[in-house]
Amino acid sequence: MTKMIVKGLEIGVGAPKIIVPVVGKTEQALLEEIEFLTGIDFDILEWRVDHFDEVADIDSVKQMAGKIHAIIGHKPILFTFRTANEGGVYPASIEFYINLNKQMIMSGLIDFVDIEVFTGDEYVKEIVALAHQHQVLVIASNHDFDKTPAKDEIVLRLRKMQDLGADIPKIAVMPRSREDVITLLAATAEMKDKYAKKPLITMSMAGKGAISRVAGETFGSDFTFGAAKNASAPGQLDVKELRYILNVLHRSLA
Ligand SMILES: O=C1C[C@@](O)(C(=O)O)C[C@@H](O)[C@@H]1O
Repeated sequence: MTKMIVKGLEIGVGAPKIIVPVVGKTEQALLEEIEFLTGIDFDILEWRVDHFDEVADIDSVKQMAGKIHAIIGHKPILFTFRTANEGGVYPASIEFYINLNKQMIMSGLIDFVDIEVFTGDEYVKEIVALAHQHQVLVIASNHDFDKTPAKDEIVLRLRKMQDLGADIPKIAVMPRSREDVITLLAATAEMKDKYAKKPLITMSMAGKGAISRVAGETFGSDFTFGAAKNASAPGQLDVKELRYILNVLHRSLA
């Protein structure tokens, strides 16, 4: 598997890297969240822009991204507009979604962009091509807040993301039972061992799935999402406790 280095962060080796989301609705709320993060040990910042009140105005989004970058740009920044279909909070047209992502890819202010794989193959390929021209890495994603698909289906989706050229395939699914958590972990291990050419992100959500957010080094997820001031999805652990657990597990595996 190819290792990646982004702003000095080595991805694809060792303990999973911690991504922390910020979900503020206003500039002030976002700046408070980011100030808070300056005292915290994490690896990548995710701006969940679908929560931002001014998301419809691309100039405001760029200005806000500039302010975020000025404070925390020494760390990698992931730009995510999560659509309402997959757990986001702002209903948007596909044209809006694609344009927003393209503009931000070209802004020079982000290191990673999240594109949902079910946006459509052609759109995903277009975003990947543009992102790679601008040295932005693409996380292709899929979220099921209702259930956990079968293992083969999870693997198929992750492979599809990889085949479309994404740098990092990601899937988040909701468990209805402990067997579902095992299904997600088994799919992760199968993808990692048989097919993955690139780093992966997988998680089983909510409290039942929280074990999957610490088990990445064993099963094959290279990143995990942790919460600082606010969580962006059910089951995210506190970032300090998360780092502690990841380090404990890393030492036992070393
Ligand atoms: O895709 C993901 C994963 C996530 O849904 C989680 O379950 O931690 C949190 C989101 O902010 C992020 O964009």
